[in-house]
Amino acid sequence: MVHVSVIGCGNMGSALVRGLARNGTHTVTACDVDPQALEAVSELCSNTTTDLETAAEADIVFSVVKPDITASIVEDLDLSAEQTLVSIAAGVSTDVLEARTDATVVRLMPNLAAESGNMAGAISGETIDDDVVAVLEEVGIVVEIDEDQMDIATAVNGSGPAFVFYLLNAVKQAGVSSGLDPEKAEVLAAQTFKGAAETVLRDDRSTDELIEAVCSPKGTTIEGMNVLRESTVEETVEAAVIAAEERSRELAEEVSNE
Ligand SMILES: NC(=O)C1=CN([C@@H]2O[C@H](COP(=O)(O)OP(=O)(O)OC[C@H]3O[C@@H](n4cnc5c(N)ncnc54)[C@H](OP(=O)(O)O)[C@@H]3O)[C@@H](O)[C@H]2O)C=CC1
Ligand SMILES: O=C(O)[C@@H]1CCC=N1
Repeated sequence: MVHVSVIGCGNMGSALVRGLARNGTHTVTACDVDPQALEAVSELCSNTTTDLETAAEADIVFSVVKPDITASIVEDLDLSAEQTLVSIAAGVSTDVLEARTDATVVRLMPNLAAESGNMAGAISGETIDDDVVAVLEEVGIVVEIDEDQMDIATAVNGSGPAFVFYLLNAVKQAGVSSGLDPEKAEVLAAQTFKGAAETVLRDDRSTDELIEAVCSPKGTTIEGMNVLRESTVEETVEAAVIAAEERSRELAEEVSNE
């Protein structure tokens, strides 16, 4: 059992706390300045606190606050070399963090699916302790990357859920427009995205081969695929991912200039 603290229990921090509570393997201290945010997770963790000093007592300290306040909070934590700081802030570099803490620094770009144990997480760090990986694997899949790839990972898997929600809603709305009940359309669309993602993770075939497997000769899917292939959807999705990546880079510059 590892003692973990989560500082900042907003959207991302609370998803992490909820994900860790599913197995209940670890002692989790939730810390936030907002009593309502703590109230929302109080039954899912070992203890809650508004006090940074209490949160600093954990073996692994997750900093899940906004990028612009991450550096000052990390400094205030005053962690020791025996501890690990996992920073989730988009755009806040290891150099900025290491200048403010004695702890081992790991950067993590998680996503909201940590809540259900389905996080896609990208991590980077010179020393990534087995305990850190074990804790993260309780809430999803972790992929190690170089720190200079963090901005694109932020766009792909950090921001990614928002892009998927948007696309999923477009499929749902098309179903609703053609007469499906909204709730049923949502279930059908969401389960389809979930099932398709599961297939990609489990199947050795490429996505092109999988598309071909759905397209029966002279069937329905090929008609839809023709529309997609003649459109600029692929370019638009790429532009969305690149815009998020560029913003992550800008955040890094803003933070390092502070
Ligand atoms: N949302 C997401 O899907 C993802 C977010 N991230 C990263 O996670 C971080 C948090 O984002 P998100 O959860 O969306 O933001 P939120 O604003 O939802 O959550 C941040 C929380 O931290 C609290 N907080 C502020 N100051 C302190 C403090 N001094 N001590 C303790 N808690 C504090 C805030 O309280 P108050 O509101 O009262 O200020 C708030 O409850 C960001 O760095 C972001 O880049 C990474 C991947 C995905
Ligand atoms: O939008 C953001 O800045 C954060 C980082 C990745 C997801 N949410």
